[in-house]
Amino acid sequence: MILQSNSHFTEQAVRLALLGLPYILSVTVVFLFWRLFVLRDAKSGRPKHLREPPGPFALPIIGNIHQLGSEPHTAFVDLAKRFGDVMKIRIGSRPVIVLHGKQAIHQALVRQSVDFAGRPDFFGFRTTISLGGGSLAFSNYDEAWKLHRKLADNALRHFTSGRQSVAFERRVTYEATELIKFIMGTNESTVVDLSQILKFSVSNVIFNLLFESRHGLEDAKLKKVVDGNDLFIEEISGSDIADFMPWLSPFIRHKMKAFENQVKLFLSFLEDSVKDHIENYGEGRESDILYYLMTLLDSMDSQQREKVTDKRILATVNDFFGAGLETVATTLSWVFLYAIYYPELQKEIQDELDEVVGRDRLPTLADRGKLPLTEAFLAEAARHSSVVPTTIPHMTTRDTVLEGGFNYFIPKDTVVFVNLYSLQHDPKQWDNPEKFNPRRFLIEDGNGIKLDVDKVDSMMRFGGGRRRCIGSEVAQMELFLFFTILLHQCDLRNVAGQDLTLDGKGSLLVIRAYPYKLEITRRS
Ligand code: HEM
Repeated sequence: MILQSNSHFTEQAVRLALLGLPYILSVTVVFLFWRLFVLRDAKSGRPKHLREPPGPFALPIIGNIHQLGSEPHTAFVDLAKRFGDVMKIRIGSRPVIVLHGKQAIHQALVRQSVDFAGRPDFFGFRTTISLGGGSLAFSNYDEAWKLHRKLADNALRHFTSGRQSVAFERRVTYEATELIKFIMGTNESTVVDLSQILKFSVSNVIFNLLFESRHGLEDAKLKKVVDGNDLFIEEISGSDIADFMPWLSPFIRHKMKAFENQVKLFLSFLEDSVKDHIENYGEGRESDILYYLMTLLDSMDSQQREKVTDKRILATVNDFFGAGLETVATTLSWVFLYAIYYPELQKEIQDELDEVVGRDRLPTLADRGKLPLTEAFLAEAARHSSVVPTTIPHMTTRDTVLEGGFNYFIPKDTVVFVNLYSLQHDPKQWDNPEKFNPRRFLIEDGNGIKLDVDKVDSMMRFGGGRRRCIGSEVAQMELFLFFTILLHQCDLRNVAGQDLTLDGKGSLLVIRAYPYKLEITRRS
């Protein structure tokens, strides 16, 4: 009986438990849902009617790191196929929004520029700012940054437009011809890996712009800048893992210290160059960017002057080398690789140059607009290689809603990755995007074939909005002059037996071509 009643009780209990199970489960689910979403909403401040961007399930501790692989820009594209052009992932414990495609990127960077104009407080950025006294590229969006950016914009525009642009053009042309002399010596033909030497030439262009001086292409000082910059780029492009897993900091302190020392060394070297140069400054001098900036500072009222310390001027020097050396030299490296990979296109470009420029003078910036295939080739090389695959990471400056049909809530201080590669290889925008085809940038109008400038702009290779690359005009002048002068003066050829690949290797900040050699022969 007892047994019976016991079994009855057990049966009853089981039945009750089974009947109650869905109830208990529902209550648990509702509770968890409340904990996970409603409570988090309260924390993030997301209004109930707004969604947050979708994204893949994130593992504890590492988040989605395991899904990013060695080429995050392509891994992001694969994830975006499942989750859409605005996606939320987690790197370690930190939420990151990743933007893909023209519509989302243009909406954030250009239309809602201020909301997305911040920079995260990453360790590498913080270190550069604190040791360098500021940074255009890495400082967050605030009043001092705005003033600094205005000054630097002003200075660069001064030297790349009007009468001053002629002097700048002369300097770049000189560097391009010195490069040819240096490589060729008295030979008619030579075999060379251009990647490193291009950095010396481009470095000289920046030296010239900032200090109105240049160095021999084997000069130890120049080598110091290029080597220092290489290490800096290496460190800064491998975003520090402690930015996303702060608890790891104590374990990688030695690595952080090494980076600090590297930045210190590089900055102290630049500081010496700046000091030497500034000693010769005379009131009102404007012959290079440093003097021009000093003259601008002199004309400021005390309130403005307080925001822009002398250290910020040094930071500008660092910014120009950091952002303008690797990008231009690596793009040129790609451009010459495409030229030997597609010899028939190289020949067509040389024919175009010979027809428009002739053989009695060198190409000049005034020839731009008359050389559609040459310019289309440069544009396609930039698109196909995606040299700078993502912008420098952004951060939201306030709680915002990404408009333009997306309607996603993104809280203040959220890190945002902008995947330019996705835009430049988007099959919706580019027919057969993996094919190298410069003619995609040509259009025919009543007056013949010309460059489709809107299409060139649509690849947003310099970003957009408040944080758009400040050196885009300098870069385009350099790329045009180095490329056209080299092809006008020389034939470039692949070296017998060398297998070329158009695959790149790199990080989020820069994609480099695999090392290659080319054979250069003087043209008659
Ligand atoms: C082919 C050459 C170049 C490419 C593809 C390139 C591309 C870019 C991109 C994508 C950004 C990030 C924009 C963003 O974060 O949204 C950027 C920022 C920047 N670039 Fe360039 N760049 C080039 C050359 C140069 C040159 C020659 C200079 C200087 C002389 C320069 C100076 C800067 C600076 C200072 C920033 C930071 C701007 C800011 O945060 O406000 N860049 N560049």
